[in-house]
This record gives sequence, structure tokens and C-alpha cells, in this order.
Amino acid sequence: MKDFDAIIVGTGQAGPPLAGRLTAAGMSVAIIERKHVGGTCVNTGCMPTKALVASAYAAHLTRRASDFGIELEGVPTVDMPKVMARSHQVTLNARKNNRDWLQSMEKCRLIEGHARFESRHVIRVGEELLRAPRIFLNVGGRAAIPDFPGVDQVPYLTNSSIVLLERVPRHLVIVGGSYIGLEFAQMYRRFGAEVTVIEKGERLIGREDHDVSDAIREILEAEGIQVRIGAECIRLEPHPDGVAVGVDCSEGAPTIIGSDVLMATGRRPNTDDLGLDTAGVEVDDHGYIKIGDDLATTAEGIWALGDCNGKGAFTHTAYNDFEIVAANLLDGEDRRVSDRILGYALYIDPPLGRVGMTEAQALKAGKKVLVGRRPMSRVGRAIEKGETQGFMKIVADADTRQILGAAILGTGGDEAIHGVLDIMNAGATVDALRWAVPIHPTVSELWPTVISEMSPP
Ligand SMILES: Cc1cc2nc3c(=O)[nH]c(=O)nc-3n(C[C@H](O)[C@H](O)[C@H](O)COP(=O)(O)OP(=O)(O)OC[C@H]3O[C@@H](n4cnc5c(N)ncnc54)[C@H](O)[C@@H]3O)c2cc1C
Ligand SMILES: NC(=O)c1ccc[n+]([C@@H]2O[C@H](COP(=O)([O-])OP(=O)(O)OC[C@H]3O[C@@H](n4cnc5c(N)ncnc54)[C@H](O)[C@@H]3O)[C@@H](O)[C@H]2O)c1
Repeated sequence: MKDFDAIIVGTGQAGPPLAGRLTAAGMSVAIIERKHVGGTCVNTGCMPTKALVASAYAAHLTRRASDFGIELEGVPTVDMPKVMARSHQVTLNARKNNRDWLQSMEKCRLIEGHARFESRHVIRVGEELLRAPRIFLNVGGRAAIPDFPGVDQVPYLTNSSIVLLERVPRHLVIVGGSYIGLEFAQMYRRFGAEVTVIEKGERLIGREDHDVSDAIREILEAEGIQVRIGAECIRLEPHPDGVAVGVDCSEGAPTIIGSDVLMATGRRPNTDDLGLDTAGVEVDDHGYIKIGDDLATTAEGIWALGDCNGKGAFTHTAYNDFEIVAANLLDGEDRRVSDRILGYALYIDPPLGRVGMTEAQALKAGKKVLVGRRPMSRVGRAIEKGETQGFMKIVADADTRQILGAAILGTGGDEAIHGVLDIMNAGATVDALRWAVPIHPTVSELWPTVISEMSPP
């Protein structure tokens, strides 16, 4: 048995920085990883996908070159092994930097292997037993594969395997029309694949407002992506040309023949093989670890951070979990998950930057709202860049004038949304943004105009 002051399971977005803070405070730390250091974001998530999105954008811009008065000789081609090598290198560099960082921490031991509770404060990794009074679970999640008829008879891709694919599929069928599905759909279309997105809901990216969903569908369809919504009873079977995907949709043919299928139907937490029962750590019906507002689990001395606690599904929410735990344990603060104002982005092109409530959520919460909206075709910056798809929108409380939420589906939207995110965190009203003097020419410079034109929906 080896004793430590703390054990961290998983090297995703919360584990390594927490190891940094704990060791800096003089604690001995064991951090355990069963696969690649850096977890999902670094190895099979944000980093490789955003590197691929960058290549896809380059391909798209090259095809549009003459719109900008640039004439290229010959037809631009996509060198997929090179595209993948570039993306993979981004991952390898980050993985190595994370590993080097952990190994440089005094009193931190990186242990490779699968961790499992032996008892509340003892964890087994292979033959080794480790004990600590504090245990932090940062085990993340993996692709959830629906139990479709025929799913075990055909090969399919997930986010983990598609980021290593060195060819352009002839026809990529993507099951799931949300973050993962839509980012890969546009990227592979731009690499030259025929792409069909199959979504069981009545619209793409169903958590967003209807106007956002509709505009995203329009953007994707304009690039030749086929969208099939209301897909019921999906079934898969081998076909001489790849995979036959049966869908009973409200529109379109009942069977789609794809060369490849990508499953993008959500994630499930890596909590089924941790021995949580042994430790008295409770999970909900979906396997997410139950936590309080301070990220403490139902077992004393055990915390759960990141995707595995079901309170966030993003790199920045996992990192914020680390910040909350470190501030509470080491700095005497009283920080809470419920204080977090959620922002996120969908990295299609143009991107969707989002913060706070949607208009539908605000109305459902019984708020009296004011809404301001402007198409990107009336934003100078977008016109100058030749990227006028999408719109920007803000929702405010009509009584208190607090900002409830905002969306920018448009060029630079992933960055520009931070103007609203920051001012919401500062607790200011919509009038603070109304009277700001933003820089010209930017997307953000339109907020004062949009706000001055707000009206009830
Ligand atoms: C394709 C894709 C794109 C994404 N893009 C974005 C994006 O652009 N922006 C964004 O904010 N988020 C994005 N995300 C989400 C983001 O990757 C996750 O929210 C984030 O990585 C969660 O981090 P985490 O720390 O909770 O866990 P993870 O990063 O999943 O890390 C958990 C680690 O724990 C290890 N582990 C699990 N069980 C054990 C065990 N028993 N023993 C030892 N080790 C174990 C795993 O191997 C893994 O390395 C994306 C996700 C995907 C799949
Ligand atoms: N830009 C980003 O920040 C980013 C990018 C990629 C992934 N992520 C994270 O990864 C997580 C997983 O993303 P995701 O897109 O896989 O999951 P998701 O939960 O966001 O969406 C899954 C989609 O699949 C659909 N679906 C579910 N079962 C289906 C079925 N049987 N047939 C057809 N459609 C079905 C759902 O209706 C939904 O639209 C997200 O929670 C997100 O936080 C974030």
C-alpha cells in the first residue's frame, strides 16, 4: 500500500491543473491515466477537431478564392494524410506538454493504468494499491452508442477513430445532429465527402432556439449536406458499397447507403468500471456522479470534476470545476458550480457563440423578455469579409434589464460572444453594453444598435 495526500483519477481538463495546485501546496499526489494523458479534449475532442476545422476552412476559402479576386491555377485538392498529420501533431504536442508538465511537478507521480476503488480511500491500479484521504475523479466520458438493430454487424466511426482517418469517405452518414455531428459534417463536406446527417429530433441542435437551428440547417444545406430530421427506428446493415442505414423519416428515402457511418449521439460517463459502489459514491440514472454545489460526492473526501458529474460537458466547465475545488480547498473560498454562467461555441463556419439562456428557456422560465436581433448581412465586418451568413441576437429581462442570454451565429461569433459573457459575469445590465463604445469594424460594435432596437418577441 502506498500513501499519498491526494489521488486524482484521470488526466483530462481538471486533473493536471489540480495536481499542480495540490503539489504546490506541498501535498504528495498520485495521478492515474488509463489511456492518453490530456484526455478527450487533447486526444479525440477539441484539439484535433478544431485543427481539422481549420484545414476545412482553408479548403473552403481556397474554393472561394475568386470571390475575393484571387485566381488560383488548377483545382485545389485535399491531401487527407497531410491534413490528419497536421491535426495529429497538434494532439501529440499537447499530449507531450501535459505529460512533461505532470512529470515536472515535485511530489507528483503519474501512474499509467486503470484505476478502480478497492474501498473508500484505496484505489487499485493493476497490482498496486494506493491510499489517500482525498480522491478526485476526473474520468470524463466516451461516445454513447445507441442500441440500433444491426449496430454490431457493421463498422462505424466515433470521435476517437474519425480523428485518425486518413481518407475522405465517399459518403459519410452521421447519426446525431448536434455539436459533434455538425462539426464533422461540415468539415468532411469541405474535404470532399458526400455527407448526410440523421437526427432523431425535429430539428438540428435542438437545445438552441428555432431561429438558430433553422439558420444552421440552411448554412449546412447550402454546402450540399443532406439533413434528415425526425429519424425514427434507425437500423444498420452491411451493403456492398458500405453500410445501409434504414431510417423512417418524415421526409426523404427510407434507406441511405453510406461508405462510412459516424456515431455522434452523445456521451456516457466513464463511471461504470470504477467500483464506485465500493466507495459509497452514488451516480444518477445516466451514470453521472452525484455532486453538491462544491463538487463533493456522496462519499466524504471524494470529489467529481468535469464531464463525469453531468454539470458541464465542455473543456472550460471541467477546468472551472478544478478552479472551484482548488479555491475552496486551498484558498478558503466558497465557490459554487451554480454561480457559473454557461457559454459555449459550436465550431461550424460561421461559428455559433452562445451564452446564458435561449429565448425559449427565458420564456419558459416565465420571464418578460426583450429581444434584439440583426442579420450578419447588416454587419459591416461580415460584409467586408464576405461572410454574411447568420445573425446575432440578445435576450434581456424587460423588468430588470439584466442580460439573460445571447447568440452570435456569424463570423467571429465564438470570440465576439465574450463581450456579452463578460458583462453578464460583471452583473451589469444591458444598458452597460448599450453605452459601450466598441471598436469599428467588428461584430461586437453592433450590440449598442441591437440593444437600442430590442422589443418584445
Ligand atoms: C469530438 C469532440 C469535440 C469537442 N470539442 C469541444 C470544444 O470545442 N470545446 C469544448 O469546450 N469542449 C469540447 N468537447 C468536450 C470536451 O472534450 C470535454 O468536455 C472535456 O474533455 C472533458 O474533460 P474531463 O476533464 O471531464 O474528462 P476527459 O478529458 O474525458 O478525461 C478523462 C480521462 O480520464 C481517463 N480515465 C477514465 N476512467 C479512468 C480510470 N478508471 N482509470 C484511469 N483513467 C481513467 C480517461 O482515459 C481520460 O483520459 C469535445 C468533445 C468531443 C468528443
Ligand atoms: N464545440 C464544442 O464545444 C463541442 C464540440 C463537440 C462536442 N462537444 C461536447 O461533446 C458532447 C457530445 O456531443 P454530441 O454531439 O455527441 O452529443 P449531444 O448530446 O449534444 O447530441 C446528440 C445528438 O444526437 C441525437 N440523437 C441521440 N440519439 C439518436 C438516435 N438514436 N438517432 C438519431 N439521433 C440521435 C440527439 O437528438 C442530439 O441531437 C456535447 O455534450 C458537447 O458538450 C462540444
